[in-house]
Amino acid sequence: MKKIVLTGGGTLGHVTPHLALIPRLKEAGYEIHYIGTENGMEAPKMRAVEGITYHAVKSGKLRRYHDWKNFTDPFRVIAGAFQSARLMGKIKPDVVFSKGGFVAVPVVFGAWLHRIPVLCHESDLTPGLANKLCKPFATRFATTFPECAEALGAKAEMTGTPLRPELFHGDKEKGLSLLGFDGQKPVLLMMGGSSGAQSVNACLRKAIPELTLDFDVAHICGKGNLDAELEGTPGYKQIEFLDADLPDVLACTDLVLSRAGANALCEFQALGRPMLLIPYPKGASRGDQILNAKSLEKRGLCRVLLQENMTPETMVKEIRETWAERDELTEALRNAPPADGTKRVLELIEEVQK
Ligand SMILES: CC(=O)N[C@H]1[C@@H](OP(=O)(O)OP(=O)(O)OC[C@H]2O[C@@H](n3ccc(=O)[nH]c3=O)[C@H](O)[C@@H]2O)O[C@H](CO)[C@@H](O)[C@@H]1O
Repeated sequence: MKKIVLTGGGTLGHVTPHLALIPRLKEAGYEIHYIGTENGMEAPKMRAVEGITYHAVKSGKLRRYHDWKNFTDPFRVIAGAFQSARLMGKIKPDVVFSKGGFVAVPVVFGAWLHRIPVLCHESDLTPGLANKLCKPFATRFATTFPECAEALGAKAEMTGTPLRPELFHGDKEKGLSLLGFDGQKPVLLMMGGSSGAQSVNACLRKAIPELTLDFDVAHICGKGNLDAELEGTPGYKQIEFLDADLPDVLACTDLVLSRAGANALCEFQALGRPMLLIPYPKGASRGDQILNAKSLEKRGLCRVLLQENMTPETMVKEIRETWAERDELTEALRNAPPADGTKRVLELIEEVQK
């Protein structure tokens, strides 16, 4: 039986593409192992998947702020590299697929020490630090954006992102009933990243009286971000996070307001939903979301509102304009290259082993 090690973590964006690949890898007869951290978002998500062996290793984190852990993390990364190398020797996989994120670095290095072929995937328009560090040890690179494949050079190819097939099979009526909406008004879905989006949450809440004149608003606000005062507001439903119900809610969504995390973007793109994006600002992050959003905007696939220009008034105005342009946006999305990279990534997983 062939064996594959999957790795990646930190936020959910480094995890959901694996969920798209796992059923197909099982069909292809792979024994599947996942190497992640003890406490990252990948741990509960992957431990819940049947038929996968989860291995936790030590890992560091790149922080853009002062934290005492910045001094201890390099030692954790080194410890993680030794743990990963040992695991590679024990599991002896035929191939490793890495989605990036800080946990992937020691795993990819460990694979290289054992001469195990590695396919890395980068979701953003520019390679993240973890993937840059992994580059010398990777056999091939798959990317979501053409700009990123170009930046990574000969090893890289634009494939799109593996997307979970269940996202395309939601039930509109179930979605409406879950949200408590009657389907009379168009549904506006606000989705932050996997950890929510505090400033967009606050701005959206101020705009709710105006927005609910035209839309029913479903608001995925992130864990711990519910606003008790707004519970029961007609036409407004807050949800911390959606798991199995996400496809149904997507099926009843007419318009999307979102951060510009690469995976969410590809999902909305593949579903053909008109979107207004408010990318996570530079400084708070490496600015990749601004580049992701601008790349789509340049191709006429979305509208963008920068956070520095975001007020409840500009948000309402931009949402109305995006709604007015919905037919053009949907048509452009329909004509864009397919965002789902599942098939090509599976082919590359085979190719790197030859
Ligand atoms: C703050 C930060 O550093 N964000 C980065 C992180 O995004 P982050 O992981 O937050 O966001 P992404 O949009 O890439 O992925 C979120 C994933 O979570 C899923 N989801 C979300 C909400 C929910 O209720 N249920 C659910 O299943 C989405 O469908 C999607 O698959 O990784 C992305 C990919 O490298 C980057 O582009 C982002 O800049």
